[in-house]
Amino acid sequence: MIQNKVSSLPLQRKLLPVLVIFIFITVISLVMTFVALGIQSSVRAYVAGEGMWSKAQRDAVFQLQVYARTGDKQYLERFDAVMAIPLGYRAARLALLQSPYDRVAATEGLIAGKTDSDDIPGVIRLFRCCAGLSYMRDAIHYWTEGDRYILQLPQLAAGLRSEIEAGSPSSQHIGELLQQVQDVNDAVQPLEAAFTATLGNAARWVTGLLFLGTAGVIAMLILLGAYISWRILRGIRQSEEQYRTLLNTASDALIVVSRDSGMVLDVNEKAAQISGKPAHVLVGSRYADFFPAAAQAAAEATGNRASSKRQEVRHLDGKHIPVEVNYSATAWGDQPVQLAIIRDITERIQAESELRVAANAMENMAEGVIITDARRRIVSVNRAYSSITGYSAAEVIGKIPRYPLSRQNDVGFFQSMWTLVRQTGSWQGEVWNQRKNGESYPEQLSISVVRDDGGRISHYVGVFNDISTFKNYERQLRHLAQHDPLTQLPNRTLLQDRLSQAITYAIRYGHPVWVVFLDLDRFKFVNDSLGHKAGDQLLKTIAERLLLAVRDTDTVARLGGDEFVVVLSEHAGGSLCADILKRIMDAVASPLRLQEQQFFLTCSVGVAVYPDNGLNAETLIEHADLAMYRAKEVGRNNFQFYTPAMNAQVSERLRIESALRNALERDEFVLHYQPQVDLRTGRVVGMEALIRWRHPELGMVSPNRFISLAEETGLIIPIGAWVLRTACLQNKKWQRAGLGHFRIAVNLSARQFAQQDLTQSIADVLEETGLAPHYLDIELTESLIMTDVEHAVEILRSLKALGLQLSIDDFGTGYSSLSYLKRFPIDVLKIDRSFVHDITLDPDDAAIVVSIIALAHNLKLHVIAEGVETQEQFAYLKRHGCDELQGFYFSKPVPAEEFERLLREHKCLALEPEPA
Ligand SMILES: Nc1nc2c(ncn2[C@@H]2O[C@@H]3COP(=O)(O)O[C@H]4[C@@H](O)[C@H](n5cnc6c(=O)[nH]c(N)nc65)O[C@@H]4COP(=O)(O)O[C@H]3[C@H]2O)c(=O)[nH]1
Repeated sequence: MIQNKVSSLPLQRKLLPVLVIFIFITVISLVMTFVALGIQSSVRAYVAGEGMWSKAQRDAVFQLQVYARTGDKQYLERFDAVMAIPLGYRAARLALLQSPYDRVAATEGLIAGKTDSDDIPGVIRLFRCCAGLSYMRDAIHYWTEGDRYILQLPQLAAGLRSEIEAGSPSSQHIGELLQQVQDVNDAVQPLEAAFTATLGNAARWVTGLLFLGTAGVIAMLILLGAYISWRILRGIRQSEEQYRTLLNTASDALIVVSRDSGMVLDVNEKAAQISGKPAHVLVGSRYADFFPAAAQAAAEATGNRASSKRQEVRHLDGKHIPVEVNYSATAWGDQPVQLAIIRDITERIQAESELRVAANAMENMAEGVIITDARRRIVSVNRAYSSITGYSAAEVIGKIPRYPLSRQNDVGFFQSMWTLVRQTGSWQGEVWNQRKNGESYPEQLSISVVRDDGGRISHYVGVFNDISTFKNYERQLRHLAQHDPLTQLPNRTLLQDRLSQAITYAIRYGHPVWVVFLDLDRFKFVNDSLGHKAGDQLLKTIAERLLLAVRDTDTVARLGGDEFVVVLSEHAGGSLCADILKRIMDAVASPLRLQEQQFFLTCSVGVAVYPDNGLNAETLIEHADLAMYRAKEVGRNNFQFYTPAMNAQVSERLRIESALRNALERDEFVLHYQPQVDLRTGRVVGMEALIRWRHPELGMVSPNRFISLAEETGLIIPIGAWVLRTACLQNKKWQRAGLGHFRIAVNLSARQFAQQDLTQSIADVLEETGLAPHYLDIELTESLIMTDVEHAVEILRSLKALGLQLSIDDFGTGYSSLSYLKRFPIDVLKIDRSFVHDITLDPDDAAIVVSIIALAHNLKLHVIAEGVETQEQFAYLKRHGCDELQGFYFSKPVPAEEFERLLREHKCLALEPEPA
C-alpha cells in the first residue's frame, strides 16, 4: 500500500513519453512496411511486364515468320494481338515521361500491355518516383531502344501481307522481309537481355533497400524496447529507494505486520534502532517476539485504527524505551496487514520533565516572572510576582500589565521600550511599578520576546526584581560618597557640585558667591589632649552651629579635619555676607562644653568671592584656603579676603616649609637670649630664649615666619626639644662659668603642650643638662591653656611638680577668666606687648595693664611686661608695681656670646628714669 501510493504516479509520468515514442515508431514501421510491400508489388509488376513485353516481341517475330511461311492470315492476326502488348507499354511509357504525365493514357497503355489493374497505380508511382534512378534510367533506355526496332515489325508485317495477299508471293521478297524480321529480332534480343538484367538489378536493389529499412526499424524497436525496460526498471528502483528513504527518514518506527501470521513483513531503520536489532532480523520474525507490549496493544485494538497509551519497548541492551504506538489496518499487496507506528517519546518525556523543572524553578524564583501572550495579556505569573506586587495570579491572568506613569517613566518611555523589545527581542531597565496597596516601588525589569516557528511573536516574558532596598543602599552610598560621615555635612565632592551650581546661578542672575574657608584654631590640641571622641563631638557641635548661622540656601561643607567651607550664594549684597561671616565666627567662638569642661575656640577664616577671585569652584576653594592660611599667619581668630599676592606668599611658605625640614640637621638654628630685668633692683634676673633661623639664602628668618609652619607640620616637636635642651645647657654653662644663676624662659607650643610625655621629656632634659628645675621657666600662651582648661590644669600641675616656673605669655589677648586663672599653678603673667606698646598713649591699654598687674599680685603672681621699648613705658610700669620688664628698652634678644658679655659687664637698668 505504501509502495503503490508512493511510486505509481511518478512511474506513469516517466513512462508516458516512452510509450508515445513506441507508438510513433510502430506507426512509422507499419507505414514503411506498407510502402515496402507496395514497392515490392510494383517491382514484381514491372518484372512481370518486362516478361510480357519480351515474350510478346518474341511471339510477334514467331507469328510473323510462320505467317510468311504459311501465308495463313490467322498468324497475322495473332501477330497483331501480341504486338498490342509492347505498343501498349510504349504508349504508357511515353505518357508517363510527359510532364505533366498523362495518367489515363498511361493506364490504358498498361492495360493494353496486360498489366494487372491492381498493380497499375503502383507501377505508375514506381515509374514516376524511380525514373530518375540509375537503374530505371538504364532500363528505360534499353526499353526505348528495343521499341525502336520492335516498331519496324508492323511495317514488315504489312509488307508480308501485301506480298502474300497479292497472290504471287515472291519467295525472294518474302525471304528478304523475313531476313529483316530476323534482323529486328537479333537487334532486340541483347536489348531485352540488358533490359531484363537492369530490371533484375533494380528489383534486387529495391529488395535490399527494403531489407535494410526493415532491419533498421526492427533494430530501433529493439533499442526502444531496451530503453523502455531500462526506464521502467529505473523507475521501479527509484520508487523503491524513495519508499525506503521515506520509511527510514520517518522519525517513528514503522512495522508492517501480517494480520494472519503476525509476522513482520517490513520495518524501517527507526524500528531497528528502537529494538536494537537489525532490520533483516526483524523482517520475517514474529512481531510479538520483539515488541511484546506493542503487540499486546495491537491485539487489543479494535477497528481499523487504534492508538495505545504510553508503553515501553525493551531495547536489546536491556534499556526500556518509552513509546506510543498507533495502528492502522491496511493491505500490503494482497495481504491484510497492520501498520504499527511506534514513536519513541524519550525526548518528549525529557522535555516534559524539563518543563516541569522549569515551571518549578520559575515558581520558586526570587525574581517576579510574568508571561504574556502576543497581545500582552498575562497568561502566567509566579509566586514572587504575587509577593512583590500583592496581586494573586487569578487577579491578573488575562489582563494587560500596566505601569503607572511617572516623571521618569512617561508615555514616550514605554513606547520606546516596546519598540526596542520588538526590534531587538529584549529590553532591560528600571521602571516604577505600583503594588496592590498603592505603594510605588522601583523594579529592575527585563523583557524578552518568545517567537514561534514562523518567527512571529508568541509571548513576552518579563523578569523583575524589587530594587527598592538596593535603591536605598544606593541612596545611602551616594550620601556617604557625598557627605562627611561625622557631621553629615556635604564633603568636598558635593561642595564642588553645589559651588558649581551656585556659580551657574550667579552667572544667570549676576550676584556674587562667597566661599568662606574656615579652620579651627588649635583644634589639634583638643583632639590630641581630650581624645578623638571629644574632638568628634566638637566638630559636630561646630557643624550644627555653622548650619544655624547660615541660610538654608547656603552650603556648609566639611573638607576633613577641622576645615569647613561655607558657600554663601544668592546674597545680593556684600554687607549681608559680611554679617553672616561675623555670625559664623561668633558661632565658633561661643564657649563650648566638652566632658564637663568649657572651651573657647576660635577660627581662622579665608574668603574668596566669585567672580573676582576665581571663576570656578576649584579655584575659589583654593583661594579661600590661601586666604585662611593668611588669617592663620597674621595671628589666628580673624578673617582674610583673598588677594592675588597670597599666591606669592603661599609659594614662599612652601619654600620655607621644605627648607625647614632640613634646618635642624644642617644646624641652622640658633638661640638668642633677651634679658628680663627686675624693676626693683634693675638687675638681670632671667632671660627668654628665642629661636633664630640662619638660612643660607633667606638670611636670618624671624620665628614669626616659621614657628606656626613648624607647628602645623609637626616639626615643632624636634625643634622645641632642641630649643629646650640648648637653653638649659646654655644656662647651666653660664652658671658653671660663674656668671650667676638666672631663670631661663622657653616658649612651649600647642603641639608640645599636647605631647603625652611632655613632663617626662622636660624632666629628662633637666636631668641630662644638670639644670635645677627652678631655673627653667616654661612660657605658655593664654589661649593655649584656655582652650581646654581641665587638661591644661592637669599638665601644668605635673610640670609644676617638677619644680619649674610656669608663665602665661601674651596675657590679655585670650579669654582668661579669673576663676580659671586661680586654678592654674602658674607663677608669672607676661603682659602682652600690644598693651605695653600703647600704654602711654591709650588710656584703655594703660588701664588693662594696671588691672593685669593688680590681678597678678592679687593671685600672688609675678608680672613681667613684654616689649618695653621706651623710657615712658618703663616709668609707667615701674610706677604701677610691675615686677619685671623685657624689651628693647633694656636689650634686644642677643646671641649667647653677647648675652654673656652683658652678664660679665653686670649690665643693669637705670632705675631712676628721667621724668616723662
Ligand atoms: N617690638 C618689640 N618686640 C620685642 C621687644 N622685646 C622683645 N620683643 C620680641 O617679642 C617676642 C617675644 O617673644 P614671644 O612673645 O614669646 O613671641 C615669640 C614666641 O611666641 C615665638 N618663639 C620664639 N622662639 C620660640 C621658641 O623657641 N619656641 C616657640 N614655641 N616659640 C618661639 O616667636 C615669637 C616671636 O619671637 P621673636 O621674633 O623673637 O620676638 C620676641 C622678641 O624679639 C620690644 O621691645 N619691642
